[in-house]
Amino acid sequence: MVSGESSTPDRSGTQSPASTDEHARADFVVVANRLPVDKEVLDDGTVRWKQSPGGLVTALEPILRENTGAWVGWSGTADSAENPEIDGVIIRAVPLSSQEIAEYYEGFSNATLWPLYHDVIVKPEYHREWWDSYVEVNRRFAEAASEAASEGAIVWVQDYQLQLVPKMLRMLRPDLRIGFFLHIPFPPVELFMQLPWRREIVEGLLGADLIGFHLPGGAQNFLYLARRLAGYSSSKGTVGVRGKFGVVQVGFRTVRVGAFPISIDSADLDAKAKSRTTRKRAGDIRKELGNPKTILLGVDRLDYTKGIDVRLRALSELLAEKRLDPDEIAMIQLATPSRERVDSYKRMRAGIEQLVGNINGMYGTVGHPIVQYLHRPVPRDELISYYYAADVMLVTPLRDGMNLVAKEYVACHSDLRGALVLSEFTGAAAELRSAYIANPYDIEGVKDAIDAAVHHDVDDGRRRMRAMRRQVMTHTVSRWAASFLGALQATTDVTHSGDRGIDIVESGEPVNAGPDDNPTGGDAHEGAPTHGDTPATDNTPAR
Ligand SMILES: Nc1ncnc2c1ncn2[C@@H]1O[C@H](COP(=O)(O)OP(=O)(O)O)[C@@H](O)[C@H]1O
Ligand SMILES: O=P(O)(O)OC[C@H]1O[C@H](O[C@H]2O[C@H](CO)[C@@H](O)[C@H](O)[C@H]2O)[C@H](O)[C@@H](O)[C@@H]1O
Repeated sequence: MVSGESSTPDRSGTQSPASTDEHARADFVVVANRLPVDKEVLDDGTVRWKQSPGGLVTALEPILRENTGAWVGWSGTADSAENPEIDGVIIRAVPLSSQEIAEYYEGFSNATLWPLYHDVIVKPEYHREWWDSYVEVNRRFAEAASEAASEGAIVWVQDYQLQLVPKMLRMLRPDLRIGFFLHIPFPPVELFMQLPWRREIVEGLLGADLIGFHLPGGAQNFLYLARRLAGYSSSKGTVGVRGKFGVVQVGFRTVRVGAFPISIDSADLDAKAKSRTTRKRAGDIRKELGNPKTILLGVDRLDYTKGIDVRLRALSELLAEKRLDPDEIAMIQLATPSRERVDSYKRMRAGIEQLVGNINGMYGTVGHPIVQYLHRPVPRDELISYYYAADVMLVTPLRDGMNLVAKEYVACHSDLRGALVLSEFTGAAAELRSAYIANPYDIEGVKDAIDAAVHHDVDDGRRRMRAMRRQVMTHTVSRWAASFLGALQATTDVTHSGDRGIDIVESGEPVNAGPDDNPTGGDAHEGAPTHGDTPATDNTPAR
């Protein structure tokens, strides 16, 4: 997708990629906080753009290419307005100043909304100047989207950083069909009500034609707020998954509200995990660890929502109680640095590193620490080898919108080996019900789940993994995108009578769930308890 290194000198003397035509218009526009490419400035000043490894990019790339597609977003660095050339995709960078990064991104997005939407695990901070910056940056994203979109185009706005964009964009361009998807949980009503700008956020989202959440519970929380807080008439029945949408009547417009659980490029991971190179590297990883009987693995952005401390505490107690033998286990914790200038992230990092030190000090020996901790991202192929090598995957967030790591682990185990310990407060838990599900606030429960996963019966383990694979291998990220965009295209409204519609490409074929896969059953989302994203009933605010 990305043209790679390129070399048009810019005015500052560095090498920058050729810009795309700034007047070009697209039929399909993605608006996300981040661009689908990361900017790298090499030592010699050369600028290089690399495609981001994220699932969103993978899912949307075929649709962007098949149609005239554009992506509006921030490059990740301050004051960067370059629009790197990407074959077939128009890039519209929204530059952010250092102050906006501090106030809109680190401040309102990640120190106000992120903790508020994740159960107030840390205290959200409410500052008027952060809100002002959020409004201003959302306005610039809306203007950039408006400039990128052709008459009647489809625009898909992503995530909590841009909740005001749908309304702002609709005011600029009533001809557009606008979708919005929230990648993090939508909070219970009682928590959302803390937000001084709660009504503006609800109104901002209602500018969309379709609003998507991972789980039905999030959709129902929103429908309740649209009715009780903003005074619109909204549906009161339960919302389904990828269907049975809720509706909010906003003047003459009908806004649909639905649940679309995101997934991964399952076939790609499945194939890579089966490769000889992966399997050889996985064997080497086990040897490097001293051939432990059981490898436990954690893979996360270093975020307080992920419950890395929870699994470390559980591990420590299991070792103290001799339920785990230090000679038989090794744990790897891969932690990608994230939002490092936000205070709560700094504090959390120090706490986790202390826990790792304590466990290794108490139970490790020279040359054999119990926990191997890497504070950096690892290359994708290496990550897949870790997934394949791991006997037990530890996913213990206190709250998580979905958690793709859990699905990635399952996709890497066509051998039906391995066990997944999964927090019930992840979106993934509603689909992967054959995991060892645990409440991360109940340390004894987490310990029991880890103990059961480490000592599981082989046949029971295969049965669990087979059921989870049936879910993950058939519900891919391209299916997620296609189901959302299909529902968005199906929204009917007089304002859209002349629009063109786009071709929705679903890439990849469904793959077999496992060697002795059977065609029926499997872990399913429909009808599953919604756990964290508890649905609101008619008169009862959620939780
Ligand atoms: N240390 C790491 N090295 C490489 N990739 C990582 C690392 N930690 C997480 N990732 C990747 O980042 C993504 C995380 O997605 P997810 O679990 O949904 O959580 P979030 O989006 O909140 O970080 C996954 O695709 C995972 O493979
Ligand atoms: O852009 P950053 O500030 O570096 O943060 C990375 C992304 O984190 C969040 O991910 C969420 O989306 C995942 C996919 O839907 C989901 O599985 C996970 O549970 C969420 O936490 C965030 O929502 C993104 O906007 C960030 O880019």
